[in-house]
Amino acid sequence: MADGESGANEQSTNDEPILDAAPLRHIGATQVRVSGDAERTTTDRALLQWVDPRDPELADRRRVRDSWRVLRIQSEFVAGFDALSGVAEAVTVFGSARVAPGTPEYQMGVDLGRGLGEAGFAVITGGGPGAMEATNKGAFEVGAQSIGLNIELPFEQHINPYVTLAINFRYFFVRKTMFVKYSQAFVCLPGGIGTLDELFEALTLVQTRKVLRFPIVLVGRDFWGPLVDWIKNTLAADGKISPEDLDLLTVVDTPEDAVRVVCEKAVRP
Ligand SMILES: C/C(=C\CNc1ncnc2c1ncn2[C@@H]1O[C@H](COP(=O)(O)O)[C@@H](O)[C@H]1O)CO
Repeated sequence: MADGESGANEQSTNDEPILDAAPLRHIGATQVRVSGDAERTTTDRALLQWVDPRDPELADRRRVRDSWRVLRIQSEFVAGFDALSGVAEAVTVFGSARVAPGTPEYQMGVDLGRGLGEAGFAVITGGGPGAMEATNKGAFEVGAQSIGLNIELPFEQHINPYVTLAINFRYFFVRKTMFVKYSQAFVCLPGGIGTLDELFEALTLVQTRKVLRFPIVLVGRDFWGPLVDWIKNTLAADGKISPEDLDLLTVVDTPEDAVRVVCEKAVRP
């Protein structure tokens, strides 16, 4: 269940002082655990771990543990729904955890967060460093709601200091539900495996019409162009997707253009 905790979030991956860091509402089944262990297990890993059912002791443990694990999963959904139910209009932004402050890509995230905040959207990110931090920073600086949906990982990590509502998830699949359920659009900044996973999950949901009228915007034509070309020249040309599926993605050059596309295409009251 959700357990609340208030206090200033003082950790920064950025050298700049946080002069007026927002009070952090920290909700979730787990707090981010800062551990000295380079490798520790996670709840997700325990769930997905293969256990040999032919070993009588392990088989019993597997059956009982996995059945009861459902309650923990359920509690994580409840905590997420509870914490996010008040979010009005929001945009989820994905992007690399590895972007350094002071770089043009970091600034792109700040500008995007600012622009979305100024357009009246709350901003949701993964709550981590890099592009996530940059986007939360931009939203935070213009007084917009700045949400971070953090994930338990096997290595040390922090929620970035620009998040005003943080929720910690154990399970990737629960967290992914929240990204979609509470936003009107997705914007992807350049990123790696995590960003691609989030992008393609969103595309699948829109393509299969599980989610309706949900713009997906890719910022950075140089970065995303080759992927979009491959989708067009290989997936569409080979009949693996329909020609109209290409319209599910909008590629833009700047954060300003991304905000404009979101404002034009997202469903707003
Ligand atoms: C790798 C480092 C920190 C990882 N911390 C993360 N915290 C929260 N969310 C994360 C983290 N890493 C990945 N994500 C999610 O995936 C996307 C970014 O992944 P990518 O592979 O970097 O593209 C992002 O949108 C998050 O939702 C410290 O270096």
